[in-house]
Amino acid sequence: MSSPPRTLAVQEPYPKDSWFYRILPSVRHKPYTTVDNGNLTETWDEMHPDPNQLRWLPFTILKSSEKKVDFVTGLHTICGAGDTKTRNGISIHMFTCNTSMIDRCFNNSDGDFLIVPQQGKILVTTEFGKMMVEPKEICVIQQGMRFSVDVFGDTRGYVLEVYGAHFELPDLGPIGANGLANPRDFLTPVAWYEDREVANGYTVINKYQGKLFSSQQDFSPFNVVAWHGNYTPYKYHLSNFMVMNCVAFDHADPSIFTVLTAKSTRPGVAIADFVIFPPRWGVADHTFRPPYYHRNCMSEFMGLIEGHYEAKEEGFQPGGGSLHSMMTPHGPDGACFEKNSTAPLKPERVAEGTMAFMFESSFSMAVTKWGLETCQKLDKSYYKCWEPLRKHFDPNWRPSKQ
Ligand SMILES: O=C(O)Cc1cc(O)ccc1O
Ligand SMILES: [Fe+2]
Repeated sequence: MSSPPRTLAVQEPYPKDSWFYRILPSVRHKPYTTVDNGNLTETWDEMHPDPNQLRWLPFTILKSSEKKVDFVTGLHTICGAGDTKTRNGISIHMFTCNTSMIDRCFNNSDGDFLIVPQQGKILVTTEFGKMMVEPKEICVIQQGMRFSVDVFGDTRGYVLEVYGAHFELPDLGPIGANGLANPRDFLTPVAWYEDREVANGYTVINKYQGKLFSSQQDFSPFNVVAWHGNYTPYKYHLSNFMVMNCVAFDHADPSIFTVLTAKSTRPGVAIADFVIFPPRWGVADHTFRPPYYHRNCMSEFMGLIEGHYEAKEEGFQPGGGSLHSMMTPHGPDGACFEKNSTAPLKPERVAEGTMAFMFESSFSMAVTKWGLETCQKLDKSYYKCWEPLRKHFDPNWRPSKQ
């Protein structure tokens, strides 16, 4: 990684571009041919829409003795909306893999990947250099950038793909200059190259209009000797997030925890926000501190890197996921409600040893056949976690004198 860190990719205004000084141009390759898409899809009408609260148990990582799976063959689309051709949309994928990409790289012509490793670190070799990305770090590989992923065992993570926009830091508004994710903590690789001829053929996999294509060339694409520019991959450690929250009463919307946002053309409405729920202090008085019960105009996909999410201590597990769709009611489970309705409101550490996150989108997302059926991880009893909720309304209740 570069030292001192460079921060160009995440904060520089448009235009964004980079210049490569490379040993051979990328254009010297055999024609692209179609390859199997596996469980990667951009077809949003495979299934009937389902507005229910959905929750998935941890997604299976196949053992390499059963089947060798690398980052690309291990991509499974769970949900999404929009269109790569008209350049407006989002996909959410799980990746589960057990094998490094050997003489194979990937590039996404459709959009940007925000990659959230959950189990196992990944070594991402890009045309710009190398990045080791561990759980609780994230990296962004932008449209068109070639990369290859090495793994070190059973590996799992989440991918937020956006087409038509790039991720950027959210506007800080009245927060001012410092806070949330700070530009200095985004790290960009330094140039790394190999001048390697590959007699048996090097495979470049290209995702184009939602479909995978393969082309052969006889040299490594990681042949960039030097580069400059502001269109780069980058990584960020979530422990650097400067958490802001309510310090008096009431519950701040989770947008206060936005790490990165991909803005749409509608002011204030994101294609997708990447939001985290890091360890922090809970200090709000006269307040039910866990998330409120709500319906809202966004689709909320949540994942868990480690630990327990405060609104659901049980059931929502690391490596699993949940989707609360547009206007679908959701909130803390019965156990969380009971515990936090009576707990004394002293300052308390929240989410210690935990890192949950949300991909929140203004798109109404379709769930794929893989997500609803093939993965076999859908928790059909999820709705039961709210069944213990009882009414507590007492028209004679008065606040105690303070
Ligand atoms: O649904 C969720 O658990 C995410 C969430 C958290 C929160 O603190 C407030 C609103 C919200 O959607
Ligand atoms: Fe929510």
